[in-house]
Amino acid sequence: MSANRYQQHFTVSWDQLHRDVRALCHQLVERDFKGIVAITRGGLIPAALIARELNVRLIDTVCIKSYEHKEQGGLDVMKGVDHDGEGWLLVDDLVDTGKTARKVREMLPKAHFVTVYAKPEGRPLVDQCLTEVAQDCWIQFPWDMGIAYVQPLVEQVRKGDDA
Ligand SMILES: O=P(O)(O)OC[C@H]1O[C@H](OP(=O)(O)OP(=O)(O)O)[C@H](O)[C@@H]1O
Ligand SMILES: O=c1[nH]c(=O)c2nc[nH]c2[nH]1
Ligand SMILES: [Mg+2]
Repeated sequence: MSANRYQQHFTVSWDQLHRDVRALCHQLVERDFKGIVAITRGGLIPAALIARELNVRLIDTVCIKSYEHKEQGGLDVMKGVDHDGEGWLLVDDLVDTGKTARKVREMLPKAHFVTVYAKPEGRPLVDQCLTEVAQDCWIQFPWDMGIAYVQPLVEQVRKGDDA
């Protein structure tokens, strides 16, 4: 699917991500999990933060790729797990079209599946999420960004006047 279906951006800072994951953990703290399965790569950092909050030490991965930046391609599953997910917490950063989630759900049908962010098409595939955003919104994660110089406003405006 093409990148131009995204009309808006939702930028998430490290602080925001940490606060959001902790808020998600408040909804999970009463449950007991055997371990966590992180869906790489996006699920790795949320999974590490959740593991710390819930005091979980056993962490496995499902390694799967769907996107090349904003372009969605075919699903490439590089590693699965040898159980059906019963008693396990399954974690990804987000669910968008739900293509990745659908595949991983087939692999671990009994896991409790959470994402930090969700878009409407994918939302029914996860058991819990923290924040829902519009389908046409691209979520910019902190690991995909860097700090860059920004021109003073007056210079940006003068340049606009010259044009
Ligand atoms: O609901 P979908 O439309 O399937 O999209 C969601 C998936 O896309 C991203 O992974 P990506 O394939 O970009 O790999 P990454 O986690 O390694 O960045 C994201 O981390 C989810 O796993
Ligand atoms: O960084 C990302 N932001 C998104 O909104 C998204 N949707 C699918 N894959 C994604 N990756
Ligand atoms: Mg991913």
